[in-house]
Amino acid sequence: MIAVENQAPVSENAIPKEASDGFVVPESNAFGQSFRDYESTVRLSIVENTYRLNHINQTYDFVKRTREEYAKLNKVEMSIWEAIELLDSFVDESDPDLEEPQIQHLLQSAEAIRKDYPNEDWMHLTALIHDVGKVLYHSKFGSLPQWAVVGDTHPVGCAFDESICYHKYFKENPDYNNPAYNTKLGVYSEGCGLENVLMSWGHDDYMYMVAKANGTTLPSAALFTIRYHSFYPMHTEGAYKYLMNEEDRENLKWVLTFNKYDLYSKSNVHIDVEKVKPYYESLIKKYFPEKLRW
Ligand SMILES: O[C@H]1[C@H](O)[C@@H](O)[C@H](O)[C@@H](O)[C@H]1O
Ligand SMILES: [Fe+2]
Ligand SMILES: [Fe+2]
Repeated sequence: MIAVENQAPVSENAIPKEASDGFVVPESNAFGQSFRDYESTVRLSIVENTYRLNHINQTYDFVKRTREEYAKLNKVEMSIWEAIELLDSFVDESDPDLEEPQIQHLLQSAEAIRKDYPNEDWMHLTALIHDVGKVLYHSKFGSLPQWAVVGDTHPVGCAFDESICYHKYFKENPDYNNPAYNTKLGVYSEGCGLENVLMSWGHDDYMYMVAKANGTTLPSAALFTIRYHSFYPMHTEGAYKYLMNEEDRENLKWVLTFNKYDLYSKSNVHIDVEKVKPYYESLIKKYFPEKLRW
């Protein structure tokens, strides 16, 4: 049986729903509200404003330019753990369910998946590093604003799907009225594969690029998970399926498995960083070089 234990506290009268794989989905988050409630989260104003800026500014051109710039990997050299430590005071302004430093979120999701899949060390490491791309906000990485670092992701260069949260703000994005970019397929073709789709810029694609270019030995399921874990419109809402190919559909199941640990492990109960550090350092050593180019 697979069940997550160190999850957010569940309210008194919550009745946990058990999925077919035995995973118990908590009814409420650390604020006692339902998860991913973009209409009434206690963090509403900060979350909505981050998405407003994201939707207005993430144009096809912005993404293309920014991605090319970061693909150079010429910003800094450091180890994975050093990057993780840079997140010890970073709070994600797009998250309706968490107000803790991101280093805690990394360890919480890794520890939760480790409990249920004790022998799959690559899954522990995937969880540990999935959000490390949020270092993009840091001065050493160019101080990107949060709207270019965090939040759910979506394709650019084609119509913005209605299922994207705070969709109304896309009306202020120049691409919204550009006939080259505002049709169902836009610049893409049916079944072209996500690999050929430009996604709104943020921590997912960046961490994927860093891991791949630095020669990680993590399996492709891990790389796909890192790259698309914020693509909720696709993995949770079922949008943009027509851009996917066979390989994407095969990989989707890993993202869905991972997603439960990413979302439902969010809690205000902190993990002792120094206590778990030796284990995670051993995994980093197994799958990554000592220093990476970022
Ligand atoms: O607010 C969160 C957060 O930024 C996560 O890191 C991202 O993966 C999610 O998709 C998003 O909803
Ligand atoms: Fe993320
Ligand atoms: Fe996450």
